[in-house]
Amino acid sequence: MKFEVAMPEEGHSLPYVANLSILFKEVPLLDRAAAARDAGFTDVEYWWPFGSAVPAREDVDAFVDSLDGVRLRGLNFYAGDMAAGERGLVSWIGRETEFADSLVVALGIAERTGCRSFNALYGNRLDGEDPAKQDDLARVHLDKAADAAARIGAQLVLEPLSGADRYPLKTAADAVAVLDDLGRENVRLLADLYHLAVNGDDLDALVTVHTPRIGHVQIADAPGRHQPGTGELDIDGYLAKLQNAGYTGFVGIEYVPEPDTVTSLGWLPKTRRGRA
Ligand SMILES: O=C(O)C(=O)CO
Repeated sequence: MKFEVAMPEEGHSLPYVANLSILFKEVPLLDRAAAARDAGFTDVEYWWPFGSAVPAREDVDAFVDSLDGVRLRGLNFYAGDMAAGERGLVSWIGRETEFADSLVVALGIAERTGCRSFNALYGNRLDGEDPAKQDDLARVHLDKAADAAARIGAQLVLEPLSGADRYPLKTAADAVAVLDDLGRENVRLLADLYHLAVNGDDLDALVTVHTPRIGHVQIADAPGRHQPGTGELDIDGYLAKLQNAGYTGFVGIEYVPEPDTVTSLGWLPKTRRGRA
């Protein structure tokens, strides 16, 4: 007699969140949430959506209003001039006021939207500054932001990045060393599979060693930073491994779409884009 053996289910069931600082750039920032909603997404995230640490009140209102019909799940603190290569103010000696200001603005947005995850980009190494002093400042900033986040039940995430030589967090271990030093339960690792793969990190080791420290995951294929299927990464495979290892959070879709966002989303059935 032959029995059917139940095979473990293929794939994963982690929920997705559309990163609207990189997707739907065909339309202005304030129209992107509506475009994402029309494409079936219910959850969104953004890099800092304003041109400075202290946006005008009307700009914050317009941003919050634009989120009609979707939930804001993640927001980067102000990271400086990203287009010019700046990658965060957490360790930037001399820009402490901007970091503090953006924290206040982000918490105000959290209050109005329910957003409970903030990406604190660490910042590049600075000419003429002692890296140890930058790390000391980062510890002070992260501690302060972690306290503020804890008061509303939110987390901070620390992200290793590729493509930025002067940015010191390149691997999961680099970020986890900062987390260990800080010892704060609500400061966690942002595992962007694209950045980690480009930096040569071992994604299997990421899953086996670091899953309990992960607060957020983002995806893009590598090389290229485009949609899944355009490169060599087994993105679905790693997401399944992360889920099997206990990760239950969101997966941020953070790739440069080719040739355009709607066409690029062919890999993701509409029924998997949103949550009931
Ligand atoms: O700068 C980048 O590439 C990021 O992912 C920022 O969050």
